[in-house]
Amino acid sequence: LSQVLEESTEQRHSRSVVNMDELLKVEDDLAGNLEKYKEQLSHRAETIRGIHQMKEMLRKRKSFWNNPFITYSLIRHMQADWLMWQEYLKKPVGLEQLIFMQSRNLSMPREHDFMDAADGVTRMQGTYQLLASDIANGLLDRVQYNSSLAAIDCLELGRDMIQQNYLPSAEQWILAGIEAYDRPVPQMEMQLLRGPKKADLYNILGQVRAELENYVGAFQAYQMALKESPHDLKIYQEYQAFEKGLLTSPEKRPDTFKQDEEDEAYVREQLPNCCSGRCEVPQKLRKLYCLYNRVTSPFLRLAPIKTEILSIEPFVVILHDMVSKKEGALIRSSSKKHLLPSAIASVDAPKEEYQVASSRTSKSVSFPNDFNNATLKISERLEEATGLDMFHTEYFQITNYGLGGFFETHIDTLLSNETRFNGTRDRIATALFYLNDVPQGGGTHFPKLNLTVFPKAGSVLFWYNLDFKGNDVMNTLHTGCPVIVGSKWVISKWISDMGQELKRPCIESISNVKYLNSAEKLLI
Ligand SMILES: O=C(O)CCC(=O)C(=O)O
Ligand SMILES: [Fe+2]
Repeated sequence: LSQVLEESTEQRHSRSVVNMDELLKVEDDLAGNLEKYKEQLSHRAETIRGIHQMKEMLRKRKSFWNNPFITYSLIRHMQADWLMWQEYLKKPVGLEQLIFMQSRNLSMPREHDFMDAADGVTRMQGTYQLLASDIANGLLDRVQYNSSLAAIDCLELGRDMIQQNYLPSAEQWILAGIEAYDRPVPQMEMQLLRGPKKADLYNILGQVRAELENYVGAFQAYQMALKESPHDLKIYQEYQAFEKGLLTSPEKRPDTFKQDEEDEAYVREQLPNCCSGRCEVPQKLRKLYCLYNRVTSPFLRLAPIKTEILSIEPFVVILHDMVSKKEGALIRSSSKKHLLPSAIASVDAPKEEYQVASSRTSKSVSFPNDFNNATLKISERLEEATGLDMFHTEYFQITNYGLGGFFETHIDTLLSNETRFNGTRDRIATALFYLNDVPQGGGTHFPKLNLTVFPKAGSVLFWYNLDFKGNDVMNTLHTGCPVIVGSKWVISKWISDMGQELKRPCIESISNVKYLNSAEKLLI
């Protein structure tokens, strides 16, 4: 697991979608504040409009300048009223609104939030093989949404790609930006003011293509830039420098076209390409079946648990109807205010060494089994369904994923085979509760099994991380695939090896399954 560890645990806006409502509230307040500023300015303009009457009066007075009343009142007026205007002009407009705006600075997304968000989009793009122009037009993995990205959104993604040196992606995003420019949506004045101009996009396209040694393409892009803004000196100079560079370096010929695809490979290599769930399930797994578990607890004779066997070795099952709607809602609502950027543990690290990392983009909170009625109920049900002792488990870890939120491919064990059973607990099994349906993406994928399980509200994905001898099972490698659309809530429950000795004793092989009291009993 390549771990890019991060230092801060401050709010990371794009690492969870649940706190978006708070961000929307801040945006709403800021808009209201600007509205007040506008009102104050209008009020001022209204007051100053009085000057018009003053001028009118002056015009009349000019012809009666020797009238004592006029002389008197002119002197009075000039002595006092202009001082009043000076005072009026000294009074700042918008100071109150500026202070309000500044007071919200801490709640605003920062540069690293933008980078997180851009990473989320590109991760989604790479994993599900989406085209930049499709995303920009609201088409996400075959589903068309009534939303789109503006030219500036695309350009900033392109710039982010340039910074990370993924130039073919950058080119695609800039082209998507040019396309967005032509979309028939009204451009707000602010957008027109801030840019980018279409010529800027073509100019950057020229730079990127030149860097990619696509000189014909670069030439065309610069030409388009000049066509859009013929009097832009900067673009003209850049174009000239580009042309001069072509003439002076003989190896660079306009007809040599080299597409550097290596950069692009990065995005695709990071995550398995079966997150879409459209990969063929191996023959071995296709023969599997569903059954009612009535055996791991006496209570199940009355209320058996629908169990779907996904794989026998390693043992992977889905337990259905494990969390009621009400329990799910209670757990989500009690977690919401306490979520913090999720951390990961490194192998053989002591517990304190959990760190926030870019390989797990979500927010989490941990609750003990007896945190509330819902956690009590689900731990009881998990004990019945798995036959394992819930006293020997870690806290429930409740997680909500963010924009393109994912959990890089990993296994859940904490120790290496050499250091296991030396008095430190490890995770014999994992139960992953899905608290809601996720409209698009967000599956849990097992790359070695070619298996992708999609979240279904109330179901639990359960598997053993350790085999019957206590060694880790590398086939349980799994990925929390990037969410495309939706708010993915899961609860991870890691079950300890220590304390389960009577429930799941060491046996020679799965054929000795009768000695087990845990869920593998179902296989008899
Ligand atoms: O969210 C997922 O699909 C995977 C979560 C996971 O792997 C974990 O919590 O250990
Ligand atoms: Fe995991």
